[in-house]
Amino acid sequence: MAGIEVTGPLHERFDEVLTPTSLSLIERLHRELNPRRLELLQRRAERTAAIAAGAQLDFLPETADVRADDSWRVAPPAPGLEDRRVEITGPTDRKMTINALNSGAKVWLADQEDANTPLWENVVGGQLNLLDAIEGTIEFTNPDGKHYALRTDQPLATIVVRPRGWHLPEKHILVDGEPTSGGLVDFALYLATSGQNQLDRGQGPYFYLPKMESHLEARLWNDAFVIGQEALGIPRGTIRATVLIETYPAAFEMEEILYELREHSAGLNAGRWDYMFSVIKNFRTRGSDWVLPDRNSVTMTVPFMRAYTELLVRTCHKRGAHAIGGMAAFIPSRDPEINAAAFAKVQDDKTREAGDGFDGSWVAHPGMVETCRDAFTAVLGDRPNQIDRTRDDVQVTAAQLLDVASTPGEVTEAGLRGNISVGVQYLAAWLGGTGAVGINNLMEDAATAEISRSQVWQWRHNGVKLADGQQVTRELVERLIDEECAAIEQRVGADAFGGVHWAEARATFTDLSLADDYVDFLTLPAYERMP
Ligand SMILES: CC(=O)SCCNC(=O)CCNC(=O)[C@H](O)C(C)(C)COP(=O)(O)OP(=O)(O)OC[C@H]1O[C@@H](n2cnc3c(N)ncnc32)[C@H](O)[C@@H]1OP(=O)(O)O
Ligand SMILES: O=CC(=O)O
Ligand SMILES: [Mg+2]
Repeated sequence: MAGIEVTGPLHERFDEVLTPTSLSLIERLHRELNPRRLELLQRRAERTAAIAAGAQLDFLPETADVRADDSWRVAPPAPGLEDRRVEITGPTDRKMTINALNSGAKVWLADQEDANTPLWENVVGGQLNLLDAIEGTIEFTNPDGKHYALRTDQPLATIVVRPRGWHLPEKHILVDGEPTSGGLVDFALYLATSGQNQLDRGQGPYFYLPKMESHLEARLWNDAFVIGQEALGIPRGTIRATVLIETYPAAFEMEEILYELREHSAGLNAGRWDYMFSVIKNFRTRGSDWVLPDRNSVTMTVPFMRAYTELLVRTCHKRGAHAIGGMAAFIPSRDPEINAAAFAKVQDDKTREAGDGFDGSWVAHPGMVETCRDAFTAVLGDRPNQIDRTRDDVQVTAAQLLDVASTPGEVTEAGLRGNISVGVQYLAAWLGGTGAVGINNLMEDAATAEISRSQVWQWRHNGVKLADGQQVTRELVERLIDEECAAIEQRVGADAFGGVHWAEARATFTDLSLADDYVDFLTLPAYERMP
């Protein structure tokens, strides 16, 4: 069918987001950019196949001139983005929107990616919450009677929206009968609904861009920004975007990504969880040198992770851009001992990042805002950032980025069980509409769950030997899935575990971890199971 069609239900107030302006922008973006999006996804598949056949990642010869040219810089920091010493992330449900804005963080990453299930109600409802938040009218009353509203005694966090990655479709909005791009839909809905509002309030439409694999994918976003600004009469250059360097290939194109977006750039972020996932995914069939140990052993100080963050800070500061640190996944606990350990770990993580030259970092929970802020203030003092600290001492080679083999640690049965349990629990939450959950005192989201299921796939595919001598086989994984699901059932109760989401989560996890064909993103088959 020609033209644009909304097939999702039109709930109360959805017409405030699904306006003729936003729909016509989606239609234009789809027609002008979707074919290139699909081509770039195809290029990803070709690169993965080449790596599987023995190719290696490296800095690109064809863009050497961009790296060698010292004359270019990205745009100066935009209003509300000068000081980013602490950023909180989280989904855009009504209560969490208010809590995040009130948290004392400088920035709130309003998430439609890793922390969100792209349920139609979340996609459009999240935009309504952002609209109300920007207009200052957002309120919420919990079923227990607790009332939430925006604070007036301290500045609210600057809103930065993270649209979905290029891989995700939006099946409830069709153009010419085709599903649209989830990322372009999130971008267009926010820009059309709240872009001008943000400018009227002295800020702007700001974005975090996830899961890109090349500078050509950054160019596609830049083109979307140019079209969006032009279509809506918003001054060119007022959109700003921080790119997550969270795929292995993108680590070799950091400078080129900044260059493509330089007019709209707000820096880079070290998206450590998806980065680990991408390392596993890209080299999953390349044998034992590429097998990572248990998830908990892959810390930020192992050589290949260290090389990546050092290069990120150096690259950003060379080009006048913010370098933003990643997520320490520890969240507060009611158990005092676990709680003290969680705070100490977050403090160590943020202290190391601030010392390395990052300009700010992420926390998953309002309780961690102060810890992150203090660690950065200890280095920054009153300065808004340390962009002027060029890390000329840092020289990172491709070999260092690729040095996965010297990661210390073991693959253990506890690690395998943990991956299975977390993967099934996360998928059940996701299918139920919640994209981030606390499990075992850690924040779990799509990125961390991708690591869990990919490790199970890789360990089985490579027949890895566990520390106790057992080999990871299909039979072992099936037995542990049975046992871990029985343990979950005991904890949540047979009635709850009998619900449809648990059965679907178990089936999806089993397929993802045992199928011979590795699935690129767990959210793709999970989205197919969703209305
Ligand atoms: C790899 C990556 O991409 S990281 C970025 C993506 N991931 C995320 O953004 C995850 C963000 N964090 C979260 O979603 C949550 O912290 C969770 C789900 C992990 C834990 O949430 P909860 O189980 O509600 O934790 P807890 O009970 O301790 O929360 C206490 C209060 O803080 C609020 N809160 C917790 N985390 C957040 C947050 N990130 N943003 C806003 N409010 C939050 C809760 O809503 C709750 O509010 P209330 O007291 O008014 O009811
Ligand atoms: O999005 C962040 C990550 O670590 O993944
Ligand atoms: Mg991520």
